[in-house]
Amino acid sequence: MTLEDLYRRGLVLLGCGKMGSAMLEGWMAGGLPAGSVWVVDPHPSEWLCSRAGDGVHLNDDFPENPAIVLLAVKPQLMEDALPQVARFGGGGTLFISIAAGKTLAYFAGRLGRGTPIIRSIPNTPAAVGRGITGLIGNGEVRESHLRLAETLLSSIGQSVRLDDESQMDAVTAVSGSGPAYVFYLIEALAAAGEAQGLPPAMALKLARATVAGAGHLAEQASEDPAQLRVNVTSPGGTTAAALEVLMDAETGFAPLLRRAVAAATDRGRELGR
Ligand SMILES: NC(=O)C1=CN([C@@H]2O[C@H](COP(=O)(O)OP(=O)(O)OC[C@H]3O[C@@H](n4cnc5c(N)ncnc54)[C@H](O)[C@@H]3O)[C@@H](O)[C@H]2O)C=CC1
Ligand SMILES: O=C(O)[C@@H]1CCC=N1
Repeated sequence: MTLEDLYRRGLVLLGCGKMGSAMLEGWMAGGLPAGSVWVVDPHPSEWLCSRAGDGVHLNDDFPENPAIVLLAVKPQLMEDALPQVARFGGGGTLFISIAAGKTLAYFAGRLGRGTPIIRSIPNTPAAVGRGITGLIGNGEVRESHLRLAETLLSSIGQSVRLDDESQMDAVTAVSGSGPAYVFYLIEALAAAGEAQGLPPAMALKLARATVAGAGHLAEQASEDPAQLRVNVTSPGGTTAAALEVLMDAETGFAPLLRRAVAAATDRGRELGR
């Protein structure tokens, strides 16, 4: 299956809220024709309605034999939503789920054993082409399916193939939910600046640019993040004073994030039940 097949046969999105829209926005910016996209969503956003004006089929009759169906509803609503596309199960159509927790076995049970299904977890920086998606396929998924999924995902960022489905809840907790932790870091850093007397707008500008700039440097630099941290830290200077607080073995960042990521991983497992 190739990109040309996708353009010709069509891509169906079951649900197109925050994450589905972030992906669709990236794909359309990358050249996916509006006329190749079918979206089912009972509560379309203004953005989605405007894409319908560009030619996206919104709550329209489905194409006869879509190349891909993307499952992008909340895990809790999957059971009710899935019957709308179940008839495409059985072989010819590749299903890609982005739902947290929902397992390959869950989908195979509802779409039929012969159905190629990829379970994936993207993240919202996909909207600006800077996402990362973890993915793994069931036994029906061929190398050509995975390559097509990766080609599609490459227009919204990077991707990683998992070794085993059991890694997916941890991937969800690190990169799927991760942008929210980083946005909260920006909020908290700005609030801390305000507490030291900075005007709110200036504190937010400093915090946002610092996190974005550090992220960009971490991606571009040949040094690892630990060395980049050392590069900022003058002995006996200001950074060392802050890191003494942040790197405390009991109350610092590392044990806090370990607990947060464990909570997210556990919740992913619960959503899968
Ligand atoms: N938001 C994020 O950062 C990420 C979300 N995900 C996964 O993506 C999925 C969607 O999450 P969000 O986009 O955040 O949620 P959302 O609530 O923004 O979007 C879900 C969409 O599904 C629609 N919907 C509800 N019932 C439907 C039905 N029966 N048929 C068709 N559409 C229906 C809703 O109207 C809504 O627009 C979830 O399964 C979540 O686990 C995965 C990775 C990251
Ligand atoms: O919060 C959630 O459950 C979804 C999955 C990863 C990001 N958002």
